[in-house]
Amino acid sequence: MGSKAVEDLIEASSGAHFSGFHLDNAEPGISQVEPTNTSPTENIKQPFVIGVSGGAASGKTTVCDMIIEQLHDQRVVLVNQDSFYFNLNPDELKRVHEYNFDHPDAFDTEQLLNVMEKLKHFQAVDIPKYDRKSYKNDVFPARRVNPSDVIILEGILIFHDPRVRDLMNMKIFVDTDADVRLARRIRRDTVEKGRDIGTVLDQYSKFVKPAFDDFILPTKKYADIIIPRGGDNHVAIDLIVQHIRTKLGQHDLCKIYPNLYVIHSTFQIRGMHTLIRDSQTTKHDFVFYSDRLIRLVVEHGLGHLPFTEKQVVTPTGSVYTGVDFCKRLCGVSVIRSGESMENALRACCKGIKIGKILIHREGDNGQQLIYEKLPNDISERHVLLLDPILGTGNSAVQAISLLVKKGVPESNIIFLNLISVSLLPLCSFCFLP
Ligand SMILES: Nc1ncnc2c1ncn2[C@@H]1O[C@H](COP(=O)(O)OP(=O)(O)O)[C@@H](O)[C@H]1O
Ligand SMILES: Nc1ccn([C@@H]2O[C@H](COP(=O)(O)O)[C@@H](O)[C@H]2O)c(=O)n1
Ligand SMILES: [Mg+2]
Repeated sequence: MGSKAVEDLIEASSGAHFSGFHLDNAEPGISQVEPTNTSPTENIKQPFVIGVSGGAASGKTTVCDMIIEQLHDQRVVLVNQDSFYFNLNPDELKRVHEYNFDHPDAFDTEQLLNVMEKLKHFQAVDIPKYDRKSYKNDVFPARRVNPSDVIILEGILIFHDPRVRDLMNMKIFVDTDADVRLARRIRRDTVEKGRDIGTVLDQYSKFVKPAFDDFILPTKKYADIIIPRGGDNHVAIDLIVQHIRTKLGQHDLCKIYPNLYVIHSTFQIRGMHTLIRDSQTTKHDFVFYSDRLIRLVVEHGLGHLPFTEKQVVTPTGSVYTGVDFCKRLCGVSVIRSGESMENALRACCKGIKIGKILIHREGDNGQQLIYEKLPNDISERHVLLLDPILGTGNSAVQAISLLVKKGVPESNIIFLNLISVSLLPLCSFCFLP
């Protein structure tokens, strides 16, 4: 694309909203990308791993579900030791009632370690889904588990192998009386799994109880927290969640860069991110939910503008001391994706001026042409720089460098961003540099 075509594009892009601004691109600048020598991802720590053990039917899954629900603004994934049961061979299948599902050798611990290693390094994994009816882990399709901030590993014997224990940042033992566990197991295995009561009781006395005494109970000593009464113990669960939150603290990148702000995630935000990532989502829904997310980012960004104190008189005649919005403000969108954020900004800031920057890579020599159409007095304004997707960061660096060259102080630039590749997977916005 020649420079004429680029000018046409910026002109067309500007549309009606740009009237009154001067085109200031008589001498389009050629900028070099400044090399960065540190990778923020190198500094990110590993996910927080929680182990939840206890006897069969003690309430482990119930406790995990409650923790996950309360940690709603963190990305949490549950890995069940069940997924690592070995498949039974035909001979074992024929005599399934003689098979000990409560012995450590029933589990493929090497595969579990493999999966955990990947998750700890923020790699996605496919985890088998175990079917207790067929005793197989290849009946259902594997579950894709994406990297998460918190990994909960649940199972009767997850404290048995020291290598698995060593992966954990927190170990919880759910301690429920044996008679309660047996009663729950009978109900679960007969009502939910359709097993007959005689078989359930035989399995319990032959394998489940001895394995509890020999392999599970002895691992209770490794637990950091022992929860009596499982899911009924709301105080214990609240304390655990509080501790996890404290340990996780802020987003790791926010600790490294004090001028970066990541919006706290909620189920609403994650739901919308899920929709816009789903290949089945219609164009109409994609636009609707992206607009909602963008609006959130813009509103949060505006909250970081300076303000002045303002007093007003209310209809009842009293004086209310409030604040006044920052007046000298403008938006700048990085063409084209940044333009998708303009409507949200206009909806929040009546009559706001919006400039444009186009970064055009020419050939393979790494040089880029930057075209811009910005308010003449931009150096006196706070700038909301709009670009929803941050890939390599090149466009952001180029756009910010240009604004600084135009006299905008770095501290007056707020970069608003929806999704950052590898770095900020959630709704985010940041001040740069
Ligand atoms: N506090 C509780 N009160 C009553 N029933 C419970 C409670 N906790 C768990 N259950 C039930 O007991 C069974 C086993 O609980 P679950 O959480 O799956 O235990 P585990 O994962 O340790 O096997 C389930 O049917 C569950 O609904
Ligand atoms: N095919 C299988 C596999 C396992 N079990 C029993 O499950 C119990 C552990 O699961 P929890 O959810 O209760 O922790 C364990 O006691 C196994 O005997 C099974 O019955 N059939
Ligand atoms: Mg369970």
